[in-house]
Amino acid sequence: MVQPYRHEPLTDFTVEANRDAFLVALKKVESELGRDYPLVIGGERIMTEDKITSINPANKAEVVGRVAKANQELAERAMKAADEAFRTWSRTSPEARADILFRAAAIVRRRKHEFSAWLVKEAGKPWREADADTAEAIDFMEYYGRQMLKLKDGIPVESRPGETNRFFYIPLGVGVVISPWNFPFAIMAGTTVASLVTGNTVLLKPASATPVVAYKFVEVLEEAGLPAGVLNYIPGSGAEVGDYLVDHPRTRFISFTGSRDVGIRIYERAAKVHPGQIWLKRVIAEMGGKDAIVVDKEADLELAAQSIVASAFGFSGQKCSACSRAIIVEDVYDQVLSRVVELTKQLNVGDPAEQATFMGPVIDQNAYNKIMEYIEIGKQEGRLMTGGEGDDAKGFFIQPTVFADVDPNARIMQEEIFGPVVAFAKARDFDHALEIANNTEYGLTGAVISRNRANLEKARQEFHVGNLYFNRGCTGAIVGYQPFGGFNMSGTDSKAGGPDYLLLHMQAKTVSEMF
Ligand SMILES: NC(=O)c1ccc[n+]([C@@H]2O[C@H](COP(=O)([O-])OP(=O)(O)OC[C@H]3O[C@@H](n4cnc5c(N)ncnc54)[C@H](O)[C@@H]3O)[C@@H](O)[C@H]2O)c1
Ligand SMILES: N[C@@H](CCC=O)C(=O)O
Repeated sequence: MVQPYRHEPLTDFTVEANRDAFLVALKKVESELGRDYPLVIGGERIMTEDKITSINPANKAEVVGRVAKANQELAERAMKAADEAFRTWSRTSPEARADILFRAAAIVRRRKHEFSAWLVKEAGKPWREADADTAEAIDFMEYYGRQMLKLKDGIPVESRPGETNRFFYIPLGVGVVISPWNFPFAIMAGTTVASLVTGNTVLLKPASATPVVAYKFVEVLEEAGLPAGVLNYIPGSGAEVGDYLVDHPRTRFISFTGSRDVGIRIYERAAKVHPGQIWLKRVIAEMGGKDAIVVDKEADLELAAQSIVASAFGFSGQKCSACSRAIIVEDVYDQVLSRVVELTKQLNVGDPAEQATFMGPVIDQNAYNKIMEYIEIGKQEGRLMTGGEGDDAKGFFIQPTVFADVDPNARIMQEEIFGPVVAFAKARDFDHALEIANNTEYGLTGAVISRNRANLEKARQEFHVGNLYFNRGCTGAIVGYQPFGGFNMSGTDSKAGGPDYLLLHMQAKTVSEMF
C-alpha cells in the first residue's frame, strides 16, 4: 500500500551532521568533475566528437563535464527508438510505471546531497537552493506516481440498462521534453516523469548549461527499472535539435519550460501539420514571469521587506517566480524601501560551495551580459539604491541590485531580467497597486503583504496570476501543495505538481458496450 504523499523535508543545515554530510558529497562530486557523458538512445550509449562543455558558473575554469551533443541524425534515431518503445511502454501497467518513479525517488533520496552537490557545481546553486531543487525532484516522482494510481481506472460515467460505459485515459505517444537550466533537476525530472508515468516515451533535451545532472537522473531511472528506449537523452542545440523535434511528424506532444520567446516559437511551430503527421500536437509550455510583491499600508513591514529580499535574490533572481517588482503603497514606501536596501546590503554573495553564501553567480556569460545591460537601463529608469556592480573575472557574479521610483511602464518593470534586480514602484493606494501588478503581459506569481482582509479578498479576485501568495514571498511552491504555473505569456495555464497536470499527457477514451 502506497503511503500518503508528503513533501520531502528540506535539510536543516544548522545540524552539524547534515553540514558534514553535504561537505562529503561536495568532495565526491569534485572528484568526479570533468568527465565525459554520452547520449542515451534506445538504451545505447553514444559518444560524439562534438560536445557540450558544462562549466561551474562560480569558477568558469572548472569543467563540470563534457556531454555528447545530438545532431538531427541522432535525434531521428532517438525518435525511432522512442516510437518503437511506445508500443510496449504504453501497455505497461500504470502500477508498474508508478513503481519505477517510487524506486527512483528512493534512489535519489539516498543520494540526496550528492545530487545537490552537482547542482552547486553545475548551476551555481547555494546549498539551500540546491537542497530545495533536489527535494522538489523527489516530490515530483512521489506525487505523480500517486496521481497516476488515482487516474489509472479513469472516471466513472453513467450507463443505461443493457449498456456499460467506461471512460479512461490512454497515453499520447512520443513526447519531447525541453527543460531549462534554472531548476536543472526538479523541472527536468518533473516534466520527464509526468510524461513517462502516463505511458508516453520521451526524448529529453535538457538545457545546454546543465546537462550533467540530467544524465545522472537518466542513470537513476535506468537503475529503477525503466526499459531501454522509453527515455532517450539527447542534449543538443535548441535551434538544431529542438526545432527538428518540434517539427517532427511523429512528435505527439512537447513539454517545454523556458523563456517566453522560445515558448512562442515552439507553440507556433508545433501548430503546423507536417506531411505524414496524423494528429494535432499538444504543447505544454511553462514560460517566464514578471512577478510582483504588493505591500499594503496596513501590513507587517518587516515581513514585507524580508519577503521581497528572499524572493528577489534567492538563486540570484533566476526563478520564473522571482520578485522583480516591489509595488508599495505610498504611505509605507520609504520605510519598506530603506529596510530592503539595508537587508540587501547584508547578503552574502560568493562561492555557492560555501555554506554561508546566500547568493552565488548567474548562470553564464550571456546571462551576465544581459543582466548588466538591464542594470544600465535601470540607471536611466530609476534611482540605484544598492548593487549595480558585476564581476565576471572568475565567475559570473552580480551584486543584488535595488532600483527605486521606477515607472510601472519602464522596461525594468515590464521585461523579464532573470537576475538579481528588483524595481520599486510607488502606488497611490491598494487599488492602484493591483493595477500596476497586473500591468504586464505575464501572470505567473504574485504576493500581497497586508493585514486588511477586504484588500486580500480583492486581490484574490483581481490579481491575475497563477500562483498568488498572501503574507509570504512569491517563490517556493511545493509540489502537491501549491500547484505551479501561470497565465497569459507565462504559459499554457498548466499547473506542474497539481492534481490535473498528468491529464495534459493523456487522452480520454470512451468505450460503450451493449449487452
Ligand atoms: N513557468 C515556469 O514554470 C518556469 C520554470 C523555470 C523557468 N522558466 C523560464 O525559463 C527561462 C529561463 O530558462 P532558459 O534560459 O533555459 O530558457 P530558454 O528558453 O532559453 O531555454 C529553455 C530550453 O529550450 C531550449 N531551446 C532553445 N531554443 C529552442 C528551440 N528553438 N526549440 C526547442 N528548444 C529550444 C533550450 O536549449 C533549453 O533546453 C526564464 O524565462 C524563466 O522564467 C519558467
Ligand atoms: N516553482 C518555483 C519556480 C520555478 C521557476 O523557475 C517556485 O515556486 O519558486
